Amino acid sequence: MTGKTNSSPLDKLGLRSSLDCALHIPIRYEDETKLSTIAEAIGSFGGLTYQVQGYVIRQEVMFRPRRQLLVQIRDDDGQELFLRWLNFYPSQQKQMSMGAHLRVRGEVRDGYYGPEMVHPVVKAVTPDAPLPSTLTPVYSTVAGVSQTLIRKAIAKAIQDPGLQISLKEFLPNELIAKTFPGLTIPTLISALQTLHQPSKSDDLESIQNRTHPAWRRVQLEELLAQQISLQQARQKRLNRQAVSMSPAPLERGVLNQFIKSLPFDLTGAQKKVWQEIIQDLSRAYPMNRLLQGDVGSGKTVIAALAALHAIDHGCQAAIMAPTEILAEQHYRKLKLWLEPLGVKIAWLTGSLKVKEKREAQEQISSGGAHLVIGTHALIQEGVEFAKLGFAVIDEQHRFGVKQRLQLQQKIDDVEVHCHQLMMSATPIPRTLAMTFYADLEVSVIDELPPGRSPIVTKLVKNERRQEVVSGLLAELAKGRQVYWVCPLIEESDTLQLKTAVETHEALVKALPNVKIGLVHGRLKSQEKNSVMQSFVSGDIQILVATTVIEVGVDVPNASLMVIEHAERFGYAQLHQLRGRVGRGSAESVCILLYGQELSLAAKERLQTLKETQDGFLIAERDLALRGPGELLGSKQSGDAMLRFIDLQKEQWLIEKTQQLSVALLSNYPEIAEQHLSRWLGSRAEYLKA
Ligand SMILES: Nc1ncnc2c1ncn2[C@@H]1O[C@H](COP(=O)(O)OP(=O)(O)OP(=O)(O)O)[C@@H](O)[C@H]1O
Repeated sequence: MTGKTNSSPLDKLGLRSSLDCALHIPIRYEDETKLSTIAEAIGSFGGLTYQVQGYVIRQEVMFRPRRQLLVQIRDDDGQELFLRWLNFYPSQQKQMSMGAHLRVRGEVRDGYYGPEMVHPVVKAVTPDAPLPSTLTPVYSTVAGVSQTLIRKAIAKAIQDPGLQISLKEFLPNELIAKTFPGLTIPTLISALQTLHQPSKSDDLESIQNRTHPAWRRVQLEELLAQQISLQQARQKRLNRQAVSMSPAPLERGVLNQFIKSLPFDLTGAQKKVWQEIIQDLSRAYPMNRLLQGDVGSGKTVIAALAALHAIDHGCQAAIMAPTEILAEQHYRKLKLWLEPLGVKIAWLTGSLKVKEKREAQEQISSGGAHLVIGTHALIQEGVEFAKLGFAVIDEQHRFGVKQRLQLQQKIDDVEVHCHQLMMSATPIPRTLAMTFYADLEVSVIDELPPGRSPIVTKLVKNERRQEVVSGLLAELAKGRQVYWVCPLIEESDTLQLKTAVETHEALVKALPNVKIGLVHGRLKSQEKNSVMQSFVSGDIQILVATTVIEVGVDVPNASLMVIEHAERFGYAQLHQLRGRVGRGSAESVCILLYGQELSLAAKERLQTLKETQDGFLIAERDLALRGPGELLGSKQSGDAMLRFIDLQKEQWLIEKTQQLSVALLSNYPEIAEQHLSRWLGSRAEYLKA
């Protein structure tokens, strides 16, 4: 790794080494390579920036209409220009004293005194001071770190001989030529030099829009590091030993018994996915599979089948969900399905009393519990499984970075490894699957159970909410149930809670004969469970809820959902929320109530939701709009590894880089290693989350 820059203000920007500096790529450039005459600058008046020079012939502090500094310069042609500052320091007055020679950059406009530049950039230089030969970079920065400081530090860093050595070309020429036939791929150091200091002849447009070969190299570099690390992780897994599945202690044929006991037949997609999983479970190395399926596609039954298979083969199974409501749902469902088959299920969440927790832990460590369901309490200290063979991580991207690291640690710490199944109801666009999820096997349930009618989505202005309230009665009269989702209030649980309570009160008042429940995150888990249970059993007809019901809640009799201030929710959230209805055979409706002023983006979002129920399409839109962070669930993790690439635009580069990393790992493994450690440097922890 390259040396420290010793420049503490830069720490504020996270620039600790020469490589960090070199990778802090400008956000734009200024052209100081040209000098114009004052006459040319005055002649244009077109909002363009000009650089001119001349001697100060007047300097005055004016007091009307307010205090300001007025300076006048004259160039060699005798043309004059005013410079004006509304705020100024004594040091500026000194710099621009009478007779000083100034080089100034700014826009010329028609001012009170004549043509003027307001707040131009000024340098005191001799008339023949050379002009820079390269464009001037402008960097993103923070308070206390000036452009001058950062420019100097970065210019020094990219000339640093240590950096030049450490960035020498690793990649074999013939491999690059074979992967990118006919394309120019500059070396990394020259690419960085171009990006920091493009020359006049470089194509500025392609640098700005990131299609220049220099950008291609930087993007290739980061993608390659990511692909190598993912493939290494995969290789490491294939070399690991999986828990062996011994023959059954439960009654044989228990799987068939379970399938027969279900009130439905598995869909073709469920059967296909089940086959993929069962093959994985018989392998000597641990499974790491992502099960994707749109909302309501029937993932839970697959998790139950796989858990039962593991249990049937002498192992324990675990299901971990990111929220207590979701975990509780799984618990109830699996209890219903599996307990009649002799499966003993333990329940473990953070909110259990100490004694209950201890009991659960005891059942888990003694092997008394075959299946454990809970929240991240499952991976906390004190939980020792007797023989964990299979674990489901539901909605993995909703767990925090810390919990994901903890889980990884648990997985790494053991000698024999359990099979893992991640489940996600958020479809993952192809580009994301190829990058962040490339170390996983992926199964997709691409078919909904039969008999589902599409959800009709309606956009309704908030002013017409009274009509919506009246409409609820018609739905309730049919024996159906309703969700009423309260608006999302960014950063404020308390406000969200307040609106939920108020909405609940208003509905109770408006509909006195209807049983209306309220659920939100602040309720104690017992209260939460009891409200949810009353809704599941039909005792509650309308459930007023905050976003706690976003994932996983499954009440097929609910056929109407009202989402207030729908414009405040993102694509994925709306899709997930809406997925709580349309889970039975009844026709379902989702009403998106919206406030007065809709931004263009919000309008487009609601319109898309109205027009499609296709989770993949919605996820693609989400990715285009917000980048991968939202879909991956954590800004700090994988997202940070891909800073330079726009996954939407660069799919071709992802494919090429994947080929390149496979070739490197099989033919030049030591180069692959060098590349990875050079790129990651001190950021290696990103890989683990
Ligand atoms: N093959 C099937 N035929 C009919 N109904 C099914 C089938 N598979 C599952 N179901 C039912 O469909 C509903 C949705 O299933 P499940 O809760 O497993 O969906 P999911 O994929 O987990 O959805 P979400 O991510 O939205 O929670 C449940 O009521 C479940 O019992």
